[in-house]
Amino acid sequence: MNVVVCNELSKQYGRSKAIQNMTFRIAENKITGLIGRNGAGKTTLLKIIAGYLHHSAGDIQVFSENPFNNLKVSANTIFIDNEMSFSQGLTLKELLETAGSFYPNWNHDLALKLFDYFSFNPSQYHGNLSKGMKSTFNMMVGLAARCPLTIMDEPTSGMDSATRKDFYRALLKEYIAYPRTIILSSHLLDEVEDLLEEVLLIKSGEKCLHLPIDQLKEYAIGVRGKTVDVETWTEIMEPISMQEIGANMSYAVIRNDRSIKELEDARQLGLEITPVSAEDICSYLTSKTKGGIDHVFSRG
Ligand SMILES: Nc1ncnc2c1ncn2[C@@H]1O[C@H](COP(=O)(O)OP(=O)(O)OP(=O)(O)O)[C@@H](O)[C@H]1O
Repeated sequence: MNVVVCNELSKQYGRSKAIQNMTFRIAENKITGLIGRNGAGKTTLLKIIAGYLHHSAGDIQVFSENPFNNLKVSANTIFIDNEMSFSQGLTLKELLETAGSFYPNWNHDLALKLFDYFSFNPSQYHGNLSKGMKSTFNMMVGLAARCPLTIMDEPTSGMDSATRKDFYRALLKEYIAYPRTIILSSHLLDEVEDLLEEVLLIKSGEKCLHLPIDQLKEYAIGVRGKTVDVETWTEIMEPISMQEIGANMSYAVIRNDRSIKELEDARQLGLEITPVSAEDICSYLTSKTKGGIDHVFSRG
């Protein structure tokens, strides 16, 4: 079953297009990474899915219904981000005690164990937590809520590296024990790729690709060698990226769809063929120019 189905989904803020004609499906009980650069439209898309924002055009169904202000969607969804607001008059302990009335699958035992593990002070207030501690508390609520659709927008924002690792481990253990549909946005694919089953990559509000993580890892290859040879060999291939890496040396990234014979020809020319990490593929695919930041420093 698909939990999220989008067809030609678009969202404008005034004249500015934040989401453009996005068509994709997210199946039940998968962990999907929503990856994109700053301003790509991740938060906007997640808020539309959660029913917080109305879309401008196209169609979206979450649990087979239009999510905007929809009771079925809100009862089955939790949206975790660093702007999550909690009742200001309640202490952290009281917040956890009342959370069960909002989330039918709330696991209080898990919430308390995480609360102790991360050494929260029961009498502190959410508004007084540091940025990283707020994120940690929010993700604790997100995990203990065990909502069928769990949306996390940059959940590790502000967390130190040890806490981030603990969080990813806790997320994986929870997901294995109680599978649910998780959509997680991040700039840092490297950090989350071991968790993900699928990646939805967006650039300037448009879908760049939506692939199982294993296919993404095989999506492209790098070609390194003398500039003239790299340019000649990749001439008809529409490289995803092309960069100078030294005097008369270049590095190109191309789709991994060449025949064994073509790759052998490249090696005969003295070109080196290398794998490209999933993180780098996403970075090249969402770059504004084929040369990346080098373009700014190029002459002419
Ligand atoms: N309330 C708003 N009014 C007008 N424009 C907005 C609003 N919210 C977002 N935008 C614009 O929509 C685009 C997408 O923003 P969004 O916050 O969804 O991106 P993002 O991928 O989450 O970015 P980041 O990774 O930096 O958090 C940006 O150009 C942003 O300036």
